[in-house]
Amino acid sequence: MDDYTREMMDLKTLVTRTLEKKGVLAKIRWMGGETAELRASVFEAIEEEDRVIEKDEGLPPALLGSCNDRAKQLHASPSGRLLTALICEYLDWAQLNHTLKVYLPECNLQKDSWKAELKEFSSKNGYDLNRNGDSGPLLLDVLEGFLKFENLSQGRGAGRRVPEAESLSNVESRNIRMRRPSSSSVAGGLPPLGRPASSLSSDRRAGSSMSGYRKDDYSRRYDSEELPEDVIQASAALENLQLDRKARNLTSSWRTVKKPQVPQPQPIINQTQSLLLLSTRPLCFQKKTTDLSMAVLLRNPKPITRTTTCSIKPLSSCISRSFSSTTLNSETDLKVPSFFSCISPPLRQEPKDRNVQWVFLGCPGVGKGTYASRLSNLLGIPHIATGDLVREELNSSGTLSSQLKEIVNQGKLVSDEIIISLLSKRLEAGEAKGESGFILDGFPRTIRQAEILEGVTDIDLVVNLKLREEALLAKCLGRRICSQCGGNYNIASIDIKGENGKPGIYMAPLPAPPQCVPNLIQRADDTKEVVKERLRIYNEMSRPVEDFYRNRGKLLEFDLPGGIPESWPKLLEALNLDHEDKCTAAA
Ligand SMILES: Nc1ncnc2c1ncn2[C@@H]1O[C@H](COP(=O)(O)OP(=O)(O)O)[C@@H](O)[C@H]1O
Repeated sequence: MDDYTREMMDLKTLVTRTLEKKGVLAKIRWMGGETAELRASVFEAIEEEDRVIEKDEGLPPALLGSCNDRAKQLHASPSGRLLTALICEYLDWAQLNHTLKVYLPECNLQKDSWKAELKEFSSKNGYDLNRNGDSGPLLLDVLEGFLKFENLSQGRGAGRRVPEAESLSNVESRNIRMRRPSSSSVAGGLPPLGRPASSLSSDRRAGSSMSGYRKDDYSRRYDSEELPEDVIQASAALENLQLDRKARNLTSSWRTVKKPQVPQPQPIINQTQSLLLLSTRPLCFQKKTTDLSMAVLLRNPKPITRTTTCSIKPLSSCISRSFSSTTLNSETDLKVPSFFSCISPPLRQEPKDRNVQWVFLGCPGVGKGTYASRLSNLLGIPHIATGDLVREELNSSGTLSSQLKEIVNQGKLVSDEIIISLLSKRLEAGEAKGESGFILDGFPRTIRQAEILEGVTDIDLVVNLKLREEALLAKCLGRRICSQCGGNYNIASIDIKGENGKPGIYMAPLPAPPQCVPNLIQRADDTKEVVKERLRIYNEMSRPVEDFYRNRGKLLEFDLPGGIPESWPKLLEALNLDHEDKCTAAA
């Protein structure tokens, strides 16, 4: 029985046991056919088990609630959590209780965590949580605020009308237009938004009436010149989401809305705000440049003056600064980096104005180093391998050395702090020598590292090298390095037969030249046990990085067809490097 089947069986047993314990199973059998109740009860039971299981490390992870990688990634960001909370608040408001019950466990969220999230958001933005009276969901306010802004910006757009499709789907905009004259009863539009106060439970009022700032006279004020406070707040909230999405390079229809002329922002805002405002903040939000805006969604908003923006700083310092804590000795003391603090126009140069910025991903032993260094020679761009940086540090007499040795020799990942620090130092040294562009190998290896990198510069392309797992182990075990020249060789002869539709693969050994033979050494982490651990960690920590770039349309998948003679020309082809390059480089 595989792990998945075993976990599912455990899950079923637990759910059945809990339902039986609560008498729900008997009730359902007796009633017959109450499927909604069954579903709700099942999820309630799972939630309950999750709470118990959180404390029980012996139980299988499937019982801790599941959540796909994309949602997990979203929940890791403040705007993602806020979005989820807004959805929960809407479901709660609309009394879609079953949906909410399904949604929470599927997102792996505690029952009331969304209320806390909204409470925090509201208190930071000065919303009144305890307002009574008719109210719609906060999500609707945000949407309406945005539509109002959009309408204004169209009006200001020097006669250019933004096409419907750029901002909202036709259906949505039709609905909105129909709804605008009155927020309560327009035939064909959305149903009335207000809810009779009598239907509000006291719990509901206390828990989620933060959306009460949506006023009934919204439509009356809609056409007035002055923007109402609530609209500014809702718009700012939405803009925060938009900026966060933008910073994470997600596509969004509203990003294409033409921006009005942007005057200089007010001086009271922090650096991050100012940098983003300079490039993206639309005119109507200039009215509200105080604490309500982006701070809530930024991870480390440090109040500093605008004169200290790092637009002239090099990438190296931006990467290290984007990591707020650089205390190398404290592995446990990871702080969240202010990803955005160094975004500035010079770092975001167009690819045509600078050398390529590529990343090589792939399992241990796949050949990232081999192909990245060949391309580096071919294109005259530095090959930066964080594994090499770690090994250099490990072999030095520095204070980190013994700490690193222990981590690396167990096949574990070095902390983000240490890696960022080593990488920044390397980039700094390169910049001092006039280097430009890079081929990164072994970085980023975690989603967090990918986010940090994305926060400071644009990656043009990510090459994901792939090879069958059997070959990976053999390649790591056969790897030899010349301790004098650093050359990489391999004594393994790999010949794996094709099976189940997978092609066979043959990789000839890569012998060292005679002068290197006496100096050949094996990496201490290239033992069977450690390689297996490195592969496990790759699958757990680095595989999601592939998705990270896949979702951004930057991932080039490359299945190695064999050894260097077969793979190198094919890789060049995949990279659109012409034949002349292939011949020169293959030599
Ligand atoms: N980006 C990174 N993040 C964390 N640890 C890293 C990173 N890059 C390298 N390391 C550490 O250095 C070791 C060797 O890296 P590397 O030579 O790239 O190995 P591999 O052959 O496993 O790809 C890794 O096992 C890990 O401990």
